[in-house]
Amino acid sequence: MPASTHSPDPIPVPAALEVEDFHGIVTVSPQMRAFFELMRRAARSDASILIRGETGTGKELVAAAIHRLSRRRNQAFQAINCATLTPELAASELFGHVRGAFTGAIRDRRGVLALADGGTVFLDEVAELSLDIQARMLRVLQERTFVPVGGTDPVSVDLRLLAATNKSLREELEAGRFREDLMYRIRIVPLFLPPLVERDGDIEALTWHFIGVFNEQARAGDEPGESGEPDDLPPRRRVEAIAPDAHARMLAYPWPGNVRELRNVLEYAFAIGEGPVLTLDELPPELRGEPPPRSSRASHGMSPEDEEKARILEALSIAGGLKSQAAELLGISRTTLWRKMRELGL
Ligand SMILES: Nc1ncnc2c1ncn2[C@@H]1O[C@H](COP(=O)(O)OP(=O)(O)OP(=O)(O)O)[C@@H](O)[C@H]1O
Repeated sequence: MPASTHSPDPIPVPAALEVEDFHGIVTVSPQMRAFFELMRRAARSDASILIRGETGTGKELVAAAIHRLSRRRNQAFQAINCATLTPELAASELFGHVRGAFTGAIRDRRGVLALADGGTVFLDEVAELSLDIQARMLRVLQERTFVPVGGTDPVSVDLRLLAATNKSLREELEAGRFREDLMYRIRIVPLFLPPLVERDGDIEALTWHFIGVFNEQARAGDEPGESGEPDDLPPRRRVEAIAPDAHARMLAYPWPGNVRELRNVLEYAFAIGEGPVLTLDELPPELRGEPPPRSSRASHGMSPEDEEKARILEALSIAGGLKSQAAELLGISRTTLWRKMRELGL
C-alpha cells in the first residue's frame, strides 16, 4: 500500500496525467503496452482475432481499435452482440432476409454481413451463438458466402472477423455448446486482455483519468447552454482530491467488473457526493470493506442462483425497471444483464 494512504491529507488530482490513450484505451501498464504491440501487429493481417477477457476489460474498444488499425479502416465496421439475440433474430440480423421469409418480412433486408462487405464484423459474446448459427458462420468463413433467411442464392462477401468472449471457448466446446471447427477458425490470433487488477498502475491511472473525464463533463455541463436553459441549478460536482482511506480502498479492491466497474463507481461518487474531496462513504459497500449484499443473503441460506436473482430484481426495482440503469447498478453491461435474466428465467 502506498505511503500516501497514511497521510491524513487528501491526495490531489494530478495536474497532468501521463497516460497512453490508444484509440480510447487508456493505460500506463506494461501489460497493456505489450497487448497493444500484439494488437497492432495482428491488426495488419486479415486473420480472425478472438479477444478474450473478463467483462468490462474493454474488448469492444479493442475490436474497434483493431478495425481502425487495419487496411479495412475506411470500410464498414459492424458490431453485433450475440447474447441479446434469439437464434431466429441472430440469423436475420447476420444474414439478412428476403421478402416473405417470415411474417412481417415485407421487404428484403440486408444483414450485418452484407453491410460489412469489404470491412470488419465484430461478434461480441460469440460463445452465445446457437449451434445452428455457428454452422452457418463456419460456412461464411470457409466459403465467403451466405444465404439470406428465406433466400436461395448465395451472396459473396469479403470480411474480416473479430470476435470476443468472456468465457473459455474450450469449456464451451467440452460442454457441447461450441463447435471446435469454428473455434479454430475464429481464433487464428487469440488476444487476451488482462483483468484490471493485473495491469500495474492502471487502477490509479484510470481513477485519475475518469475523475478528469467527469470533471470535464461537469464543467461543460455548467456552461450556459445555447438553448438558454435556466441557470439556477447548483453547479455540478468537481473532484479535486481523494481522501486517503478511499484512495487506499480503491487500490486494494479486486475490481471484478474491471474498467467498467471502476468508471461506474466514480460516476456514482460524482453523482451522490458533495464537495471537492471524494470520500470513503461515497464508495459502494463492497469497496468500503462491508460485506456485499450477496454474502449477507447467502448466510440466509439462499442458493447462489436465487441470490443472483434477488440482486438483479433488487437492481431492477431501484432502477424502476430500466435495464440499462439496473446493469449500471450491478456493474455489468446491459447485455450481460440481459443474458443473466434469460439464464435465470427472469
Ligand atoms: N482502458 C480503458 N480506458 C478507458 N476506458 C475504458 C478502458 N477499458 C474499458 N473502458 C470503458 O469501460 C467500459 C466497458 O468497456 P467495453 O464495453 O469495451 O468492455 P467489454 O470487455 O467489451 O465488456 P463486456 O464483456 O461486458 O461486453 C466502456 O465504457 C469503455 O469505454
